[in-house]
Amino acid sequence: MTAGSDDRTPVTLVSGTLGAGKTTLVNRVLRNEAGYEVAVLVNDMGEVNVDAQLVAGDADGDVVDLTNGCICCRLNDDLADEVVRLADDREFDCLLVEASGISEPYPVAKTFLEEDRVSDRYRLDTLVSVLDAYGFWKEFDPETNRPDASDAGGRELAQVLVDQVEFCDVLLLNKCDLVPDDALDDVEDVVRELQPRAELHRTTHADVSPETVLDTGLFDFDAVRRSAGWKRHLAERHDHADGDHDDHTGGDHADHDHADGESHGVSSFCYETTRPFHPERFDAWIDEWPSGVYRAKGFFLLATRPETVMGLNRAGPSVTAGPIGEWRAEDDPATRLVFIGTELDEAAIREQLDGCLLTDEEATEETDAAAFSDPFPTA
Ligand SMILES: Nc1nc2c(ncn2[C@@H]2O[C@H](COP(=O)(O)OP(=O)(O)OP(=O)(O)O)[C@@H](O)[C@H]2O)c(=O)[nH]1
Repeated sequence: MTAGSDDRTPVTLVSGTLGAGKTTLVNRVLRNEAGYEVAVLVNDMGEVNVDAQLVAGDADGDVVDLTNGCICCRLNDDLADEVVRLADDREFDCLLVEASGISEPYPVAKTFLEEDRVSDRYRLDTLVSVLDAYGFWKEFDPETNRPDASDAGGRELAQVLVDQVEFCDVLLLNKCDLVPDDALDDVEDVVRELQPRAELHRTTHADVSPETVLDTGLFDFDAVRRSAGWKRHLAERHDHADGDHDDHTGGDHADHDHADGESHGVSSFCYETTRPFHPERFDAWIDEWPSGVYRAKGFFLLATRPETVMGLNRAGPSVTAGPIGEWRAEDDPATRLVFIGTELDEAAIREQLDGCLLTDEEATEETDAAAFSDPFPTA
């Protein structure tokens, strides 16, 4: 391993805004481990961790998921338990942790640095931040040199984004295919102001080699300690040390202890059903799209394609919906869609989606799937 005689397992922490391309990066690394045996821990804030299901190596038991919360807040203790259990149970060369899109990197890193039972086994090696260059380009407000954020949830998310950029060793400027070159130069200039030290790569579908993010030896705790973000984080911890919120991290991070299903002003819910969607009604609903939903992802059943796993993936302004595989005999076919946003009207969205399902009449056995026209793409 890179760090001299240190035989602890190197850890790569992948952060990045919602939909920036973290799962894409994790899948890329798992598909080409370049001789490394990699274990993956995936955190998602929805009650169903569709990210874990979307990560390639799941079938081999490579992937551990931490669900329904954000590892920087309510799942911090679980993170420590899980990584210790992993190290006791399995042999692997590197641990890759995919944080949820709303996780602050500092508290997650702190678990690896300061919890003895964790730091005995692991060494924080590389902090990777995946930045959605397209979203950044669209949202950035050059007047304030901060991402545009007019509401409270937006401000919190904007701070998380700045933290993710400031606190990294490797920065992937991802989704470059969606941004013109001159605008990319502007984005890179701004990012460089926030983050002069990190290795920066312009990527499309996170196309870097595993060596770029695994066992690099790039993490530099002294540089981190000097950073404004780390100091602010410590100051916040101090402010809340005798806090009125009794969160399980012992006062740390108390302002981010959340009401059920809400983190950093962002809420989520999962829509689940075994009744298939009517293709035209669901397609029209995707075109309309409810306000307040920033991120949506998961699988759905379509009346016309009972054998097919249909995927929905929406990140900011871009959406894809189409076939991603076939249901296997051991699967439990169902629609599982996670919605994430700052002002979600969950009841209204559930009602709209219910209205897109086949009615009892449409679902009768006599109904022939071929009777529906299907505007979704094939393969
Ligand atoms: N055009 C384009 N799309 C991309 C690129 N990278 C990822 N995507 C797509 O963006 C969507 C979100 O990618 P993910 O890898 O799931 O993003 P994520 O950061 O894991 O998302 P969360 O875990 O929900 O925060 C998917 O539909 C990807 O296929 C890219 O470079 N260009």
